[in-house]
Amino acid sequence: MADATYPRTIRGAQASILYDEDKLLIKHDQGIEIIEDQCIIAITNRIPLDPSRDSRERSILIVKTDETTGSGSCFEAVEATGLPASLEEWHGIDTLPPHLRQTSFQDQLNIHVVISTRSGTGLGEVFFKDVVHPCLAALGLGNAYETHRTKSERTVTKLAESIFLPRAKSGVLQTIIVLAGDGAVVDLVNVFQSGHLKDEASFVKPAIALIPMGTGNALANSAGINRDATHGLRHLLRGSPREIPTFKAIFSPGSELLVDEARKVELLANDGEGENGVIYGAVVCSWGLHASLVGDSDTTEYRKHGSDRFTMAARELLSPSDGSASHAYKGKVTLILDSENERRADALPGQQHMYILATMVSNLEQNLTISPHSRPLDGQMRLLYFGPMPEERVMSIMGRAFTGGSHIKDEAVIYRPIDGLRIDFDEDEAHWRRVCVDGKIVRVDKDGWVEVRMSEQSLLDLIVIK
Ligand SMILES: Nc1ncnc2c1ncn2[C@@H]1O[C@H](COP(=O)(O)OP(=O)(O)OP(=O)(O)O)[C@@H](O)[C@H]1O
Repeated sequence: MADATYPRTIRGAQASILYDEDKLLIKHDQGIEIIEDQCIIAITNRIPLDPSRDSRERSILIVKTDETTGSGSCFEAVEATGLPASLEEWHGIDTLPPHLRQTSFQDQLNIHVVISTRSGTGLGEVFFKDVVHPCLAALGLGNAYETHRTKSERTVTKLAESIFLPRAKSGVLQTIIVLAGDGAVVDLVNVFQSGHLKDEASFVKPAIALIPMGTGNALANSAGINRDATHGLRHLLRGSPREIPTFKAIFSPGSELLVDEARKVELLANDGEGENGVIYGAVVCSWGLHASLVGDSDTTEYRKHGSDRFTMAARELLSPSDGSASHAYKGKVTLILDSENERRADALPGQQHMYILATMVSNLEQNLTISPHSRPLDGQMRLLYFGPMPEERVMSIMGRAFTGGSHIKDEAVIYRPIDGLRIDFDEDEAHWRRVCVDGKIVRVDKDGWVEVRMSEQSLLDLIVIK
């Protein structure tokens, strides 16, 4: 570890170095340089890692803004000596974390990088080239991982079925670095949660490291991964695995998953009991305005607008351009509330609804704090609900959700912990029977239902700083 009495140098030249918690102020011959604290991934022994080097020679690993690269960012390992003790205390690491360390053959560690090529505005590939690979290479891991790129909506599921799940079952430690939004994680969750792993003695949970590249990035934003400017790399180097709590949504027979911008449908996986379909989630299950706007905005055209696509679709739903009124969603919504030895089912009053959302996370987007009481990966499902109301009123409630989460204080909003949710649909038009599970859209059959419950066990971990 560094020694603050050692000569202070940056990139080999003498410098004065001041650290005031939100930035590192460096004065050297060429002038003043500032490294924002939020750009620091970690401080390690000098890169490339070499145990024979003086351990007082350090590298500050940073993600920098760089207009010349495709992603607008680049990685740099800044050589330094004599760094302030407070900076070392905050960011210093002595060794790589276990999930990045090469192990002996018996505990074989597999590191995979999955790049979702259509996430968000499609920056995954360039961000990998500009930042993630250079960072891993600097850590001596340049040849230690396998890279997979998505070619279709099914790629992540296929990878999980053919590589990650079989290896996890045979006891191989795996770290999966995912450059994507919530979609890729949810695909992994679905393969693992339905993998019948209860009796697999040798099963080892893979650890997922998220490099948020999606539109909403709800999981990353809610787990604190996006709080700094290193796009998940700080968590990859300094975090440890924590369970991803998940839920199970069971759908009535005939329910279909909409894919390829709703041009095609797929059958849901069978839940093993009768003809019901099942899909697992880790973020959100919704019906009404939220599900409709996610479904409507999942097109190549809308995706060009980043997260604005959700607001654009919401406006069209609340104030349709054909002049018609916004839709009141018809059905029976029942809250499932478990106590020690009893399962209570409380039907919400009224048959018409607007916003019905069961969430496991605090933030659906970086600034959209839908559930301010949720803590990272706390495993508690919460309901956010309101009934039909005029557009301005909805926009005012959602506006408060975008500015800290005070919308939960609005008298029209129901916000509370729940153990599950059931919806019995009473809609003639299939369009209004769309349910969103973590961004995926399921269309329920006429007179159908969905029931959501917490999963008993979680079979994947997320690498986060606790
Ligand atoms: N090459 C590809 N061809 C077709 N579909 C793809 C391809 N790559 C990824 N996809 C699909 O694109 C979607 C991207 O989802 P992802 O969650 O990663 O990003 P997002 O939807 O922008 O973000 P978020 O879920 O955080 O809002 C997924 O449904 C994924 O299966």
